[in-house]
Amino acid sequence: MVLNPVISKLAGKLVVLASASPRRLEILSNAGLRFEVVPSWFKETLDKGLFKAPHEYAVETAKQKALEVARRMPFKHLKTPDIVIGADTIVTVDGMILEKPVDKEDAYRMLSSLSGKEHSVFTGVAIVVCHEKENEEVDYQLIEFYEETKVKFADLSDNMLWEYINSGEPMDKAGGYGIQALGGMLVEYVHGDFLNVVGFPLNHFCKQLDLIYNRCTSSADQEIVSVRLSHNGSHATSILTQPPPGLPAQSSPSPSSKAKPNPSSSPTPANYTHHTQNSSSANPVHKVKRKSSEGEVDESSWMLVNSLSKHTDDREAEFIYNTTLPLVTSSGQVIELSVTEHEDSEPKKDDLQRIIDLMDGFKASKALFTASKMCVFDLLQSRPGLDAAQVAQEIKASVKGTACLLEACVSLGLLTSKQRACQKSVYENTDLSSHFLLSDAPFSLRGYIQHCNDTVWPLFSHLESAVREGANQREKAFGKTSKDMFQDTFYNSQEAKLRFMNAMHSIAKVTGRAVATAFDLSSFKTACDLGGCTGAMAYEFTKAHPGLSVTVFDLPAVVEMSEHFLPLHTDNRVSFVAGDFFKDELPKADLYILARILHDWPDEKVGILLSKIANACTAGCGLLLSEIFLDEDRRGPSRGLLQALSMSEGKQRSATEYGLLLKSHGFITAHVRHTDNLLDAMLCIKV
Ligand SMILES: Cc1cn([C@H]2C[C@H](O)[C@@H](COP(=O)(O)OP(=O)(O)OP(=O)(O)O)O2)c(=O)[nH]c1=O
Repeated sequence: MVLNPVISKLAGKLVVLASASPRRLEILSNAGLRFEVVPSWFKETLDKGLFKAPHEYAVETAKQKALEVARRMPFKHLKTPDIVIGADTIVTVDGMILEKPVDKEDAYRMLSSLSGKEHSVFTGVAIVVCHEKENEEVDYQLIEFYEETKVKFADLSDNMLWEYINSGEPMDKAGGYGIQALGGMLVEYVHGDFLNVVGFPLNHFCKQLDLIYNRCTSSADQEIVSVRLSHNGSHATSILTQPPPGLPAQSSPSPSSKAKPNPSSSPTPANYTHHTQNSSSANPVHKVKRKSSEGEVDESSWMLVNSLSKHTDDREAEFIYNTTLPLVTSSGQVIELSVTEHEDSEPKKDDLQRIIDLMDGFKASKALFTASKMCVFDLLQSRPGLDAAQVAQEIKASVKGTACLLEACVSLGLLTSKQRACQKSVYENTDLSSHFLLSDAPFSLRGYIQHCNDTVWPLFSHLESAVREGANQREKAFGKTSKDMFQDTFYNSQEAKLRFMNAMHSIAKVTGRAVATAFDLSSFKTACDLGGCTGAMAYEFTKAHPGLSVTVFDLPAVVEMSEHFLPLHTDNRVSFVAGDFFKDELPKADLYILARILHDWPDEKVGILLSKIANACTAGCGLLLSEIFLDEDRRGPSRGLLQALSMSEGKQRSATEYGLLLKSHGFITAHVRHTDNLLDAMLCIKV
């Protein structure tokens, strides 16, 4: 997964969101980022006429918002942030830039100019990285980018517009609408990042962090370019308009030089000189090479990756860039500078460890599966402090093998060991095992672990054939042909069925709460969980939403076993109906839930199911979809991409792909949530 490790790179840093927008706060905290909010005092009054393109205005405003906070905090808050994030969202239509309406008439003007048309939403983002120096000066490194999303509004009558304006929703939102709430009903389609419209392009932001934190590493890899401004009018917010050495020079002025039309503030090749120095003389010789993944690059639009001095009267600003740090053009395109090393260098320790962890991953999985299957964790829970011989006797295994397994589990953090006086080690469960590995723990994953061992493992042991043939290997793995994965593999015997239901039950119990609480569902009274299996997810929904009743709809073979999984306390708001969601009539509901269903089926079957749901829905009904959402560039998360290797008939999709699929059945995406859990979620509304 690309994104989470990136967010976790910021753990322990003082990250500040320079924005009062509740939407930005929500998006970033949902992504797991910990930060403080310090709203910017920068007045959004830049002269729009001075900018070549609307996104330049948004980027410049975002930059000024972030810099204002970065500069204020050391004095007013007596602490220097590590990173300040600023953002600005604008809507553009017919060459006009629309910001927040000043009153209802203004909102009416904006919304009627959007009616029936496609418009663009730009969010400019600035990340200011603060480097505190010994002399209490602060260097600011600036990364800026923007994201564009196209949105098309339906034709809107005056009545509708006024009803919407009177709801009060438009007033604090660019363009006078909030796509994430009532405004979603005005929207025919969205092309691009939905969260960008809501105020923050999370995916692009994470990619930028990835570039900063995961691809530029030690200072030994860094090349420092000192730029001495030889003119009089240098100021702290100069943009690096000159490409790095070896790259062609820029011809057009920077946005900031337009925003502050001071001829001397726009560095040109004539008014600065630079020299390059390696930060480490022991470093092998580096050659900087340009790499673009997207062909031709607009070299006239270099920007960003600049370091700014807090002291505006300083004539010397240091521009630091890394030989592996990306440069971003004003069109948002990322160009990486890669390093060619002329000497064989030692592999980095972390890299070696990553490869070893990948090579050993299967051993760790199998040790976990085996200890779980042999009930080691249940045994040590009821009788903590047994030694290897005692465990071996209880699980009916060899002492040698058991000792190896227990020691391996200690190394994986699943058990602890203590040495007794007689030199014998005794074992106990860790919190991790007590939470997830006991048969009767509330969040037990034991059923799912058994499914991984008995069903997924044999499939993956034929991965090479699966890749060669592009087909699932159930026949090789289980010795029989199967047409329908569920009927032929999971439900072909009572034992297999219970095992599969146990697996689904345990994963639904662990993921259910995050999915059930991802959205405000108070407007829905009845829900139908399609393929809801044991009802574990349905119970989480009724727990989270006191006014909601949920019908679980699943195959008769599943429903007949559901009573084995009833929770101890239930208030009868969960009921079960048996049927086949491809063939039978669906129970009526205000909200349909599809959790971990669509990824199992090919497009054709998904089409049949979605048509049936769409037919059962009236306008305003909801569809809550929960899956692993692939990153839009399909580079992660690896959980989803590895799952695809089992070559089931289905496929893994991104949130946009799911959104488009649902849109083709008359649903608009109202909210997308990347939970901190195994599953993401999306709430769509039937129009
Ligand atoms: C188009 C659109 C905008 N918005 C919001 C996002 C932003 O909060 C707001 C645009 O105004 P901004 O000036 O970008 O942000 P802000 O004033 O709310 O916060 P700050 O200046 O302190 O950073 O409009 C929505 O919530 N939904 C939408 O569909």
